Order: sequence, then structure tokens, then C-alpha cells
Amino acid sequence: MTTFSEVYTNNPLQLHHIIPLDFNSLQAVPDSHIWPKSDDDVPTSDEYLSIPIVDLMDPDVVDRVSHACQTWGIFQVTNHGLSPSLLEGVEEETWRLFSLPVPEKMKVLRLPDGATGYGTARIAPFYSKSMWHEGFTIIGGSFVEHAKVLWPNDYKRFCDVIDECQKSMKTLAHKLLHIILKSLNLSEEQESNWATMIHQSETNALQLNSYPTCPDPNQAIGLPPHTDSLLLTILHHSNTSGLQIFRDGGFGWVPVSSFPGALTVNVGDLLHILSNGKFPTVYHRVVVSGTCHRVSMGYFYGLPVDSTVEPLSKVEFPMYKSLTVREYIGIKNECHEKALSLIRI
Ligand SMILES: O=C(O)CCC(=O)C(=O)O
Ligand SMILES: [Fe+2]
Repeated sequence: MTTFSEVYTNNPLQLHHIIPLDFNSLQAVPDSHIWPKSDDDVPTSDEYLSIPIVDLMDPDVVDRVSHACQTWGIFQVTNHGLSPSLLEGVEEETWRLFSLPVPEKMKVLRLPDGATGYGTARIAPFYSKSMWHEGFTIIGGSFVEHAKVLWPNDYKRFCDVIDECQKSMKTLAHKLLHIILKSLNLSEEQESNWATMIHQSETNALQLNSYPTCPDPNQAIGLPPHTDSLLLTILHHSNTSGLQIFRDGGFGWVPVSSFPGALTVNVGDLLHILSNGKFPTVYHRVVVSGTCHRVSMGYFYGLPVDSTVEPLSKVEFPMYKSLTVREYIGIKNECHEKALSLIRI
């Protein structure tokens, strides 16, 4: 059986697509990081259109989550089970990691055919310009060896926090996916089979992101527009702005404010496929700031890599072909944003 990390070994990247810029002491944005302006670059509204907030203790939680998934594909959750002290701990460790001198971070650089470690976003090779971003990807126990390299005498605090975060995020992902399954009107047997599969899945990754203060934020981009590939993403972005979603209906790029203490959840491609397009996979990007260095932490949850994904409805005509998770990630790694249209029926 293939593990999630192994899925990435077939598409080795070139080092210049993995090594982030040394953002320290830059007075101007280098040409490599200047993005051309496009028509939809400017948010059409300065107002923060508020995305739905769902209390997981709400007795109507299934309806609320279902409505949020259908109308926005993104929502914020409260009463999510991750304590404020855990989230503060993760944030603190994220700052500790990205504040290290570049030569230290380079010791844990992601390998060209690897999935974990320090480096750029995986979508880097699809663009001629580079991002104002550095990341650290954690899959399974990969972080322990990396932490030992970074802090030989003081790695335990990073490991303890990350370990606890992975466990709590997994529990939350299971809870959310069980709620979402209920909203897809499946037969009892189908629901129970999918619940078991979700429970057994080891397809998950924790991504720490850093978007340093930028000398000219209008020229650079933190992360260009993309959708997330797996079932869902749970994001902790404290109270800093930067995340934007593209909203049809004349709204354009809408900033996502973060409700204090809440986590942001968004639908990914696999859930979009399972729901037969009922839940939109969210097109989002990250803009950078001239005054604020932002960090965020995303948890991505998927299905086992050898499992088959296809629209679950037995009554609707399927919009997408059936394929394995591994095949889908392979297509996404090769074709990026065209992946969904390539599997359209
Ligand atoms: O940093 C953020 O707000 C979003 C990060 C993101 O979109 C990603 O890691 O896929
Ligand atoms: Fe994303």
C-alpha cells in the first residue's frame, strides 16, 4: 500500500522550485517575485463579507455545515475542541521555526522527490514567478527527525506541540466529515462504509506557513489562487488577514477575517468530487502585507491513497469519473488547476 508521502516521489522537483528566498534584509522585491497584475487582482470590496460561523455544539449543526458547504465551501468553526493554549503553542513553535537563520532551515529542506520539510509551496513549478512564502510540511512522524536537526538540545517542545496538534486536528477532521456525510443523504450502509474509510485514513498533512513582511505587497503574492486537493482543510490563522477567497456574483476576491478562537474549514477537491459538485472547492489565495509578518497552520485531510473517489449520489448523473486518490493527486501534480476539468464526464 502506498503512503501519502510516497505519492510525491514520482514527480521530483528542481531545487530552485523548492528553496525559498532569503527574505531577511530585502529592501525591494526582486524581479523573480514580481507578479504581473491581472484584472481580478484587486478585491472588489474592502468589506469583510463574513463567511458562516458554525458552532459544533449547535443542535442543527448538520444543516448549518451543509448550508455553509453548499453556499460558500468555507466556514469557521467554534467549539472545535482545540484548546487556545494548544493553538498558541503551535503558533509559538511556528514563529520559532521560521525565525531561524536560513542556513539552519536549509538543513531540513524538502528533498526534490520528498513531501516533508522546509521549502516553497508545492505549486511553485506551475508559475514563472516565485511566492512571498516559506513553508514547513509535516506528514506522520517526519517532524521528529527534522526537529532534532533544528534544535538538537531542545526539540521536545516542538514535537510535543505538533504531536498533540496532529491528534486533535485528526479528531476534528473526523467529526466534521461525519457531519458532512450526514448532509449528503447517503444510505445507512454507504454512510457507515465511508465513515470507516475516513476513520482509517492516514492521508493527512500539517503545513506551517510564513509570509514575511514585504517591501511592496502590491507586487508580490503569498500564495497564488489555488484549490486544496484533499477532502477538507482546517486552517488556524490567528487574527491576521491575508487569506482571500474568490466569490462569484460580482464580489471578486473577498478577504477572510478570522473570528477569534475559531478555525477556518474549507472544502477541497476530493469532497467536491464526492458531493458531485454540490460543495464548491474553494478557490483561494494569500496576499502579503507591508507591515505584518503572517504565519498560519493548515491541516489537510484526505482518503486513503488507494481508495476510489467518485460522486456518492446514486440518483444524480455523475459529474466526475471515478479514480483513486493517488491518481487524482498525480493529475493535480502534473496539471494543477486543470485537474478537475480533466476528470469531468
Ligand atoms: O495561509 C493561509 O491562509 C492559507 C494557506 C493555504 O491556502 C494552503 O496552505 O494551501
Ligand atoms: Fe490552500
